[in-house]
Amino acid sequence: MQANTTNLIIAASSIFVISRVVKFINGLKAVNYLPGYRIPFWPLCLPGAVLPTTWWNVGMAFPWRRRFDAYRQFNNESFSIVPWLVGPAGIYTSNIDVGRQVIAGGHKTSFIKPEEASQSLLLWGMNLVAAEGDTWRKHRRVMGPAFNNSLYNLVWERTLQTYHEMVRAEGWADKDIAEVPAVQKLTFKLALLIIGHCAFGFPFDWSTPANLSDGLMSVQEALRIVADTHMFSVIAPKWVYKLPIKWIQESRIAHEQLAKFMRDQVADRKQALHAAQSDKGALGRDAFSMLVAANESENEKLKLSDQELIGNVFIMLFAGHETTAHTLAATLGFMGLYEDIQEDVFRQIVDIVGLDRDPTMEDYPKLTKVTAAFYESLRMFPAGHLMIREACEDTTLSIPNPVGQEGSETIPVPKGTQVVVDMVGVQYNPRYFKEPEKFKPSRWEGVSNESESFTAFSVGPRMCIGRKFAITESVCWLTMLLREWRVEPILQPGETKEQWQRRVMDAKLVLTLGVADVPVRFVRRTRA
Ligand code: HEM
Repeated sequence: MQANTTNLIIAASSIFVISRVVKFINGLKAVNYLPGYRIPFWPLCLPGAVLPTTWWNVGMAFPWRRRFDAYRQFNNESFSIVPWLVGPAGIYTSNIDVGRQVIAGGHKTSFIKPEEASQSLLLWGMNLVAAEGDTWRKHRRVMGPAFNNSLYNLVWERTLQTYHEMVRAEGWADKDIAEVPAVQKLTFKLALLIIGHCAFGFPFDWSTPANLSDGLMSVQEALRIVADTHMFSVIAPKWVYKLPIKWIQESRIAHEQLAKFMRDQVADRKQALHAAQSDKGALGRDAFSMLVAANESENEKLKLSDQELIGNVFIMLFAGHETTAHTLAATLGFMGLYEDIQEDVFRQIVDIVGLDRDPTMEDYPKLTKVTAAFYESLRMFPAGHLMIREACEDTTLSIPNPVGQEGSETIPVPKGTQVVVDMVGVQYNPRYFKEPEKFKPSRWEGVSNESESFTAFSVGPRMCIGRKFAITESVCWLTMLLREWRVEPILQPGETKEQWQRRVMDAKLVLTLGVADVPVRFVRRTRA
């Protein structure tokens, strides 16, 4: 009996070992033996993703942790990862031309977003970010028209208004110094208010407390909690929400509160749509109106289901606020570190706008130094840090030879192989940026707002739809803030700026890549 059990264990272990060896050999073939890491786990699935970056596990955070040496180690802008235990084999690339071959989308593409990678984006329903093929085209056709100049004018106006509201509500009007232990507290609030108001007409404002007088959680607070617990919600089974643990219960209440808010908003907007149709009046052309109209549409090419409508509202709220808020926090951190650059930005603001009036949309293209500071901060902390694609058929990739060598090598890529465009790698690639480790906004001066040389919003047809939205909002808010206040880092006792930079200007990785909490002091500028 015991001998039988032992034989069974030996047989099962042998089958397992052989299956892993076969998997590993197939993995090596799939990446055409491109040099790279040979490790137990693929970094984007469990358990590799949650384990720290060490010599035997690269982990989710390795593009950031090894941003200066990962590609140098293999003397190539692309390398492979072949796990022998768990996960698919794949290629990481820091070359944007390799990126273009996989991220462009379109009906002829051989690469799509893999289902597992999109799972975290599908919690509320299919949406523009996760969709592929004809579904993506339909979603883009519905949303595209909402991103126009009247939206950007509205973003500018609303950002000005929100800046004034912030100064009042934070009690800064009579202060000469305001200390903020984590500047994200301001930037997240700003970005959520602007996307909520401008794209959806939601009644958010700066002063709404987390809990309302009737004891209910505010929608803004519910959104914050849902965003913070997003990854947990993706993996947690339903029964977990019955556990009497405070933050889990808060997360449950936040989800319920938001679902009710969305249902009410959709019902109101549908009523407005019907009223506009019967009165031959005009319904707003904001993103929400476009989505509701598509939900009610009889045209199959434009029709969105209820789930797709809600899925898009959530993805826009999240994609449209986390990324911008992280980048603004990084920009203020860098402004605090580099006084001379901050003074340069300040002088340009005063030259163009002066000290007394609010900036206008006509000033926007002239505020090149504010824009450049924002771009450079986004280059150093690219919020959309990974673009994950999978070959949906046997295909090929053309991989340029290392810098200094002409030509490229075309390699076969079998169906199922993942190709990851590592945005940190792209933004720190010396082929594109001299001294990539240095904060140098001057590299963006003279580069047009639409230029493809700025790749952090992605490139090609699936480039970020909110690029101009994010830049307009950020330039407007930074112009107001930096004209009135000088930013300084809050140092710990005995700490130098260099030590502050190492402690604070480090990446925090959740769904997007951001900077750790940035503690800054705003010192009111005195007028000469
Ligand atoms: C600093 C701010 C932002 C950054 C760095 C950023 C970055 C990106 C990147 C890299 C992608 C491509 C993702 C991929 O292909 O896998 C993307 C797509 C997208 N972004 Fe943004 N984004 C920002 C702000 C915004 C804003 C403000 C909105 C909404 C108002 C938005 C909505 C979207 C949407 C809907 C897509 C999917 C587009 C498509 O596939 O057709 N983003 N973004």
